[in-house]
Amino acid sequence: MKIGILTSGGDCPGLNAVIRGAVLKGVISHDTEFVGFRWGWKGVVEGDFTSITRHDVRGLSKQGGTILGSSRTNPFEGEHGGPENIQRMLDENGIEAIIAIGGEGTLAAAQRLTDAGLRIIGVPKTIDNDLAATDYSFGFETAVEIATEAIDRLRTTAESHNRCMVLEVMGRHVGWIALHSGMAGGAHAILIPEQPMGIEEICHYVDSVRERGRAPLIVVAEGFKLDTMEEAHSHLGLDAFNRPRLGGIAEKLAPMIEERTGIESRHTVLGHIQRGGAPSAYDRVLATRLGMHAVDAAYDGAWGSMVTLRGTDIETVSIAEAVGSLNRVPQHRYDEAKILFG
Ligand SMILES: Nc1ncnc2c1ncn2[C@@H]1O[C@H](COP(=O)(O)OP(=O)(O)O)[C@@H](O)[C@H]1O
Ligand SMILES: O=P(O)(O)OC[C@H]1O[C@](O)(COP(=O)(O)O)[C@@H](O)[C@@H]1O
Ligand SMILES: [Mg+2]
Repeated sequence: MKIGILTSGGDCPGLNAVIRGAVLKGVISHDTEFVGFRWGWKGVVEGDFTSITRHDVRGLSKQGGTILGSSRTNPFEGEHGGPENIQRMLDENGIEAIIAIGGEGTLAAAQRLTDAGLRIIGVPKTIDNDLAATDYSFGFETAVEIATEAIDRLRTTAESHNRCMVLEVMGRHVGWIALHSGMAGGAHAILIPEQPMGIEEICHYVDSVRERGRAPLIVVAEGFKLDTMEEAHSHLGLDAFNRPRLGGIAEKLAPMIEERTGIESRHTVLGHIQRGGAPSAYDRVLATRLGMHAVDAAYDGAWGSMVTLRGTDIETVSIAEAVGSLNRVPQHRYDEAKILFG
């Protein structure tokens, strides 16, 4: 079989490990031939691909980013987009299946293309951990490690100056990175998109920390809304998919806290540092296994399915199930963390 691989959406540590896992499994067990589409769905629409051999994936599991490049191209748009054009391009080049590595957007596109008859297997990718139907996705654990290290570092400088620190982490719709890094780093409040909060409550936690003689540290996900806000804070325009580019909520909160509590406050936006660099060992293993199982799913003809982590096993679910809803932080997980606030 000749399989085309693509990586699409925001990049994520572990994408290359998936590619390596898929290629090694395919070459060793099935004599598969691989090509890689450049820049996500863009390469599919434009017929822009290159062969990937076993030699090409040597040492790739520890390499951040994606050797194939990524984009937020919609495969249904443009002169050469849409299922008929794509199928024609695949037939002309003898490509029998696609492994699409992406988040909920990429997989929604994969789902629509599968419905139109294309042979696609999905692999879940997200540092946000917002995909349903998988316990975790690779990239998330690495991002949490990076955010936790940032918290540890911010705490020492905060204590030296008796300041309040507000750290902004990624998380467009869900607050998993904030929740896990905040718990790991002992944050005094964790603010997430699922749980709008008033500035008074935030300042109450800050005050109580200061009363104990400590320097308050708050972790906020970029998608967090104060209870007075209708939409998440955005002043950076739109992304390629016409969604507001988030970021800046920490910069907004720090002066509000300073004004109300009198504590000198600073903000830090961790940004794309969370997405760059080498994946953790856990993420390398998870990504490698997902890649290997995606190839098996292709040989099983399980078109329209996504490989997924269930407990410690890799299984398959329908992509439809994966994109049907978001994996939000449940109330009981937030309540559990909230005991430690202040
Ligand atoms: N329902 C959809 N139909 C077709 N294409 C979609 C759909 N949803 C998202 N996409 C495409 O997939 C791209 C990747 O989605 P995005 O949410 O940016 O990344 P991720 O795959 O990481 O979630 C989007 O920019 C868009 O072009
Ligand atoms: O700066 P970019 O590439 O537009 O991406 C920012 C977004 O990408 C993410 O890191 C991941 O989002 P996706 O999985 O949808 O690509 C979000 O947390 C963040 O809002
Ligand atoms: Mg997305």
